[in-house]
Amino acid sequence: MERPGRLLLQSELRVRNAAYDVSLSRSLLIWKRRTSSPVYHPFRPRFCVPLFPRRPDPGVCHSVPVSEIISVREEEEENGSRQRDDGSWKKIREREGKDCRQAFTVLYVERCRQHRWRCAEVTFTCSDEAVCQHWVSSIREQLASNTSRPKHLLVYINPYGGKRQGKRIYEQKVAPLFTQAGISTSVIVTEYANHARDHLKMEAELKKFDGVVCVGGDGMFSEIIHGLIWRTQIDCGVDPNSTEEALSPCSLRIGIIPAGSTDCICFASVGTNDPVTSALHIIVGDSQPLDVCSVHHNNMFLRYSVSLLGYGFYGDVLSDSERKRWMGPARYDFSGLKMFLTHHYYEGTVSYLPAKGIIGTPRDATRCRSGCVICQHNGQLNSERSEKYEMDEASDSESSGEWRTIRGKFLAINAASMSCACPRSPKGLSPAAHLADGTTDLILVRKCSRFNFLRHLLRHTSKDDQFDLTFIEVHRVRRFRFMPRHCQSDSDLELDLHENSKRQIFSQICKDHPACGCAPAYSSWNCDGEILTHTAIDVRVHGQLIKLFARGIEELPVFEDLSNPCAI
Ligand SMILES: CCCCCCCCCCCCC/C=C/[C@@H](O)[C@H](COP(=O)(O)O)NC(=O)CCCCCCCCCCCCCCC
Ligand SMILES: Nc1ncnc2c1ncn2[C@@H]1O[C@H](COP(=O)(O)OP(=O)(O)O)[C@@H](O)[C@H]1O
Ligand SMILES: [Ca+2]
Repeated sequence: MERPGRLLLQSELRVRNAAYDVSLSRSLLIWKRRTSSPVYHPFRPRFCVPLFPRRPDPGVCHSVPVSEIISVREEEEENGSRQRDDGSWKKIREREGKDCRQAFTVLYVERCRQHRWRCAEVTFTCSDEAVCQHWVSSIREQLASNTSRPKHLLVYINPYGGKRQGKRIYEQKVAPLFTQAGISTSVIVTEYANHARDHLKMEAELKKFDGVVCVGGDGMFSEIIHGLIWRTQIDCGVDPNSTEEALSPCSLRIGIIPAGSTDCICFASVGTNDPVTSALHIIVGDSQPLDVCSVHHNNMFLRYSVSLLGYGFYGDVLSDSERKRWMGPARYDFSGLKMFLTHHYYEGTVSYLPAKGIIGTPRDATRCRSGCVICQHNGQLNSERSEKYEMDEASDSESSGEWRTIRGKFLAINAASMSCACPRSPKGLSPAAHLADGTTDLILVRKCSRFNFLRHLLRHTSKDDQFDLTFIEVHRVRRFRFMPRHCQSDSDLELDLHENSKRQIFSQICKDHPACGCAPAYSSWNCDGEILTHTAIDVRVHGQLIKLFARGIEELPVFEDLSNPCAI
């Protein structure tokens, strides 16, 4: 609970022609109507921040955390009317009384429905120019003393992702907010796939920036983290391809402006896919650590993943949908339906190291939310573990007996390092997964009937538990391996040659008869929306390797009298 603290400034100012007591402390800006006694609004959450977008209500006490003030703007007087910094004319003087000489406008974060944030503003008028100046400089001083706010950002826009609106979204919705907040930007509109990754790896002068902004989908975000993680390792003298060395965490935060097809990384870390909300989280300098999985094949580095690593169903959906990019985001629904009807299963062996000593399980009712204590606790545990990393590597070996192995036929093998919530599935693939607990949830969907698989899929969109089915297993792990059956041994390989040729003939015949049940031997891995080139993989979680300009999904406000600073 935040209290106003020691007052830095207190004045009587006017808002829309009504007198207000306005006070500023290090933590809060409060404006309380003078003429009537303060009205406690029962539907105002903490800090009286309005729940729904509305114009400031002069009858109610308002307060805004200083950390959520975007900027303060002086209104200039000219010929009896006032002019805004942006040049638009407004007859504030006439409206607010002839004795008003100066005004200033505070832009701040206002919370709306479904975790959306908006930029709201309130204009205060003062009778004395010096008072007005004092207010503006005091608020600016408070904002400047906040060192977590970015001042210079490197922005990458994928003009090709989602509905191809990335450039328009950035220019119309995001850039004006950055300008208002006094953030300078260096913008790169990508010209080809991996442009952003390679620029970050080789060219970008990272010292000049306080963060990187990614305008695009999960695939574009993946490019950014590949560039940033690689560059960080090189700068810190760590071999980025090594399976033995602990990776160095990236210091630059990444902001995601959603402009892709799924945008699950943004949705699962902010609670909504809204460019303005994301821009505001960047401006206020939020920070949310994120786990990253590294994927290797035979000790050769393949890729990183932060959301979904999916073999079988989600791998097949992705491979099929890439050929239908022209359909936009709807390609996933089309390919999803097609792959559901095709109903392929795949044989293989999954081995995993259960996450030990951590709090939380994939079947918990609790969710990863802003300030998550489970992420804090397990994150601490992980950093202690990584200090004695070499010992852990030894205990990671099969000889320690901690590894568990499952052989079988699977419709899907999914590893969700975060909930993977997205508009298609607002609770996600693993609703209780954590953004920064150093683990991933390994979900095994064994071969079952189409009807049962549909039951499982439908539960991603309802309140029912998608894991409460006999053919589903879920384990919280910090490392796992997968080996498709046909890679298992030489004798298997011989058998495989024979079987594969048979299957290839069948798959030719059966391309148009997906219901006949003859399955290909291999699927591919969907790694945050990119196809992996190998099927046999070794995956390990690197706890809190990167940081986002986000704060996790905020709990819905608690209506608590005591937490209302206006009631004090
Ligand atoms: C019957 C309805 C079932 C709905 C089930 C929805 C489950 C959705 C879980 C989505 C998890 C998403 C994980 C994130 C993956 C992204 O990294 C990645 C890349 O994102 P980007 O394009 O922004 O770069 N996106 C994806 O791989 C897309 C996965 C989308 C899967 C959609 C599956 C739809 C299934 C429809 C089945 C229909 C059966 C209907 C039978 C009558
Ligand atoms: N200028 C570009 N032209 C073509 N592809 C690009 C460009 N910039 C990025 N990409 C690639 O586009 C792919 C999809 O990007 P993404 O932003 O995730 O959109 P979507 O969510 O629609 O898949 C990614 O693999 C990324 O590497
Ligand atoms: Ca995690």
